[in-house]
Amino acid sequence: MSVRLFPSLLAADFAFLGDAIREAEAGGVDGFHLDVMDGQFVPNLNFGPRTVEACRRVTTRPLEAHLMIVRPERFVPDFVQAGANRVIIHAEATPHLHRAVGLIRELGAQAGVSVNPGTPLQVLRPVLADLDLALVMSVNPGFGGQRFLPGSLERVRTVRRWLEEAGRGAELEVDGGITPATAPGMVTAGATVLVAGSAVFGGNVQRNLNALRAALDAAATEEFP
Ligand SMILES: O=C(CO)[C@H](O)[C@H](O)COP(=O)(O)O
Ligand SMILES: [Co+2]
Repeated sequence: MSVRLFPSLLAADFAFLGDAIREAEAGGVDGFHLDVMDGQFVPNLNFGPRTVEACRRVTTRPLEAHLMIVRPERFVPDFVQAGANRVIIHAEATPHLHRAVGLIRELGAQAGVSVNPGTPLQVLRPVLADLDLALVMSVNPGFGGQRFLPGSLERVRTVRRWLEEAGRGAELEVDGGITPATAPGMVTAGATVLVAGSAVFGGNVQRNLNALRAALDAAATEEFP
């Protein structure tokens, strides 16, 4: 199974972030997803670059910063400097999407662009050739623990088709409401990176990761008996 798991630390206990990271690492996760919120682009506030830098000190795994902030280009250098290997910005958050993607790559990080569930996917097309990752949100951003929106499956299929047509090896990520029940459908639709917060850090991390992997393995076996 080639899908990569990037747990979202949004659902971890912030008083013990280092422990949460080490526990997930022991469970074999591929990297960590760090949700940054500004109270404007989304109706919630969360951490900034200093927390990314603190996480960087306790893991060598890739870190991706999911910037749910308006005009993210203002803070891209801070997040790259803090140690984010990949910076994901929202297409809705800046009138200068192309420039912002270029900035991320110039600074030596991977560039990702995310789209909210209500945003036409077409906004991705002009920047698709420059992306390392496209993120299809499967909940409205701002909070963890929400229910996955089933319409996301068709959206993932569409972006997968565009990436194939463009001959791009970019990753296709889904974020929000990913559980053992919803993860297999997303992978079948074409996702290569899964973000899961509450389904990893809500309860026993090893057991949760095993359940996610078991669901993905079972689905893969059904597809290719
Ligand atoms: O970007 C996000 C919210 O805006 C989070 O990454 C996402 O919601 C993960 O949490 P969960 O798996 O609990 O849905
Ligand atoms: Co996120």
